Amino acid sequence: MSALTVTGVTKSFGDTVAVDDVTLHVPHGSLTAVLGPSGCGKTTLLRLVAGFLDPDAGTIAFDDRVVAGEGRPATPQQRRVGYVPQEGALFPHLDVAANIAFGLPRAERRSPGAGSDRVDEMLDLVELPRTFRSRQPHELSGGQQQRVALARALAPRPSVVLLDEPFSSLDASLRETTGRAVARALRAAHATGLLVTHDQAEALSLSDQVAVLRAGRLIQAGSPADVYLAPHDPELARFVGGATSLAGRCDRAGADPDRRHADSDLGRVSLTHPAPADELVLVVRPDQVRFGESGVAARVDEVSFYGHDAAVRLTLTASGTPLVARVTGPTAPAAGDDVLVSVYGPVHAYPAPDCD
Ligand SMILES: Nc1ncnc2c1ncn2[C@@H]1O[C@H](COP(=O)(O)OP(=O)(O)OP(=O)(O)O)[C@@H](O)[C@H]1O
Repeated sequence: MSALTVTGVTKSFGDTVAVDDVTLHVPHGSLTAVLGPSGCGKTTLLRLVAGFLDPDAGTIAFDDRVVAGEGRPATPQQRRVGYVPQEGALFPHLDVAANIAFGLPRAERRSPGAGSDRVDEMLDLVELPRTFRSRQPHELSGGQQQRVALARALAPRPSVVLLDEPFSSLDASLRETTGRAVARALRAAHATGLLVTHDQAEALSLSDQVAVLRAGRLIQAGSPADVYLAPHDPELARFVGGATSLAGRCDRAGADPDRRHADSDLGRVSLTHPAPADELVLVVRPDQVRFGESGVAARVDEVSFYGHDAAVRLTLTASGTPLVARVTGPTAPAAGDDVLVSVYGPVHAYPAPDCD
């Protein structure tokens, strides 16, 4: 497989700039999740890489081979991308073996055994029994169908595999197990993959790199831990992992020459980095909010119990500031409780709007 490099790519439809000057590198054999809300340009980016669309500006390269943006673009066939769409990818009149072999070069397909070795290899890769060869698509669950779709995409040894919300039609538990199986298969095949999703948990848990798009622009690309622990801005922090934003102030003249602390409605909190300004926006992750014997008074408004954990929505009594906490299920307080809260660990700080 090839490394994928997108450089300064822009694509507009009329007045809509769907992809806006995006630069992204996907190293050979790694999986990048393209994450963003509906309409942010994810599918357009995927279609540009596949060769279904041509960029208005910028280049796309597979290793050193420029496939779009310089001279004559390579056709989708010449690019040899594997494509896994949302659902309905399989030919309903072909059995599993014929579906998987369909993507193989014609000579290999015609040979006796119809590419059988490769079919078995692909079934092993996506962790489906070889006895599934003769099943019809309608005899498979949705998750199994998506695994066969991946097997079909990988069979011809493509340069890059593109997955467009491949789990979105599956229910929650199937979605998770299928997602993990697909990620394992991609790793085992040393595939270079681009996975489009609007599900942040999916992006963080399955990929090596998360690329966050907003209104066509790449806001941040980094490891899942980087994007979660050092989000580019408060909006991205709220989108990836959830967060409460609150005002903070760093007292330049105070006894804090390193500017590593700020005062807020939640009391004095420590910062991950020196404060970038005096007036700040602090981003507090729900798992950083702790209940205890000391802290700032708050009233519990609502508790959403998920079993292993619970989301607790609170209002700080003195300031009226809303806050969300995430605690292990059995330790959750009840709606209406008066509690004391504090912040655990350092928080990220950003300059407040209109301030230096
Ligand atoms: N063929 C087209 N003609 C006109 N506008 C388009 C076309 N394709 C996409 N767009 C617009 O470009 C923007 C990005 O669309 P795109 O489908 O890439 O977003 P997305 O992030 O994949 O959204 P979703 O998650 O809903 O699939 C949207 O505003 C969309 O309306």
